[in-house]
Amino acid sequence: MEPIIEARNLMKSYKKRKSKEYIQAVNDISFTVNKGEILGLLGPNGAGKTTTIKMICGLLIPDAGTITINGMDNREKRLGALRHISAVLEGNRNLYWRLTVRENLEYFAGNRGASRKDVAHQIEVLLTSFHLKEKENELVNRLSRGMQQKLAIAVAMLADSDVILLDEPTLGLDVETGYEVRELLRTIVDEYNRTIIISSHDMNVIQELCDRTVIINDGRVIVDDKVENLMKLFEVRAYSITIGDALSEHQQKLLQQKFPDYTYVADSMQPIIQIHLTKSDEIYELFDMLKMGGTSVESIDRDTINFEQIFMKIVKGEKEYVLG
Ligand SMILES: Nc1ncnc2c1ncn2[C@@H]1O[C@H](COP(=O)(O)OP(=O)(O)OP(=O)(O)O)[C@@H](O)[C@H]1O
Repeated sequence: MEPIIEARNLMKSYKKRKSKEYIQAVNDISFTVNKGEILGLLGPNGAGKTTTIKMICGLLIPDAGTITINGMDNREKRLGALRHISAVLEGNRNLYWRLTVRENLEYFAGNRGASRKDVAHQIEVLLTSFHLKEKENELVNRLSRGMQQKLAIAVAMLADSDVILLDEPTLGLDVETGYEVRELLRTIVDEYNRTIIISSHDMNVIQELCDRTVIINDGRVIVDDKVENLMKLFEVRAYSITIGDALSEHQQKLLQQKFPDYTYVADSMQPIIQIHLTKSDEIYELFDMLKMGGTSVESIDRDTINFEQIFMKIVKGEKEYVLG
């Protein structure tokens, strides 16, 4: 895999307001982004994502560390390096609100200096594939948030850059439009062969779209792994087991020792054991323990963990999955 972006040992601190103290927003962050991949940049509020994205786009200068884009340092060869990146940051600020959809596309395409014929063709393709054709003559300030978001991504596509950086692409969108934007991003990678970096709190975006995720917490990278690997690693299975009789105190104590996370709900019509297992064969150990105590199993329901739960576990440090 060929890297297109390499961030090395980035540091950035901000001076606190009305104070002499500094906040270390980014504390020695390094990661790479490979050509053609969709990378999810995640982290809780205040983790340092926006600061990192702004440093990549050249909007903020790091206190230390380097960023290379297609082999070019984004400070030493600023123009050459930043040519490869388009960013859609919060608030769709890259659009002209008093121009129509088509006028925005024409304006940004014009900036690029491509031939009229090419531009006209590209705009038609984008209007159609982004489902914006029937709104082409609408002013941007009259569009729904979802439509504005799609147009902002279309404008980023026009720049023809290899990498598209998206900050919270589905924030504030309804379920259907959020789904549509996710589909659109998948098409951009599959058909237009672009690299995408997404910073998001929307775990559906990450689970459905991203090949790899870099999770930042307190200004540091705590996970850099394929989403698929994390799903496997955290394939914690959550079971609800309805049992025939109440557990004795002794049984509860034994279960507690073996499965510290387990919950026993005794006050329902039928007692229930709720448990998260990391290995599927642990369920048999549980059955054995129940059998030895003379407790029958009436039914078992299973839930599989999703990426949102995995993210919460990582950030809370429940599972010791931290880069070694
Ligand atoms: N201009 C600034 N001045 C002072 N402190 C700042 C500034 N910008 C960010 N910070 C602080 O730096 C830290 C990292 O902020 P940053 O916006 O990069 O995090 P984030 O991961 O993008 O958070 P969110 O998900 O809430 O957008 C936070 O503690 C934040 O309060």
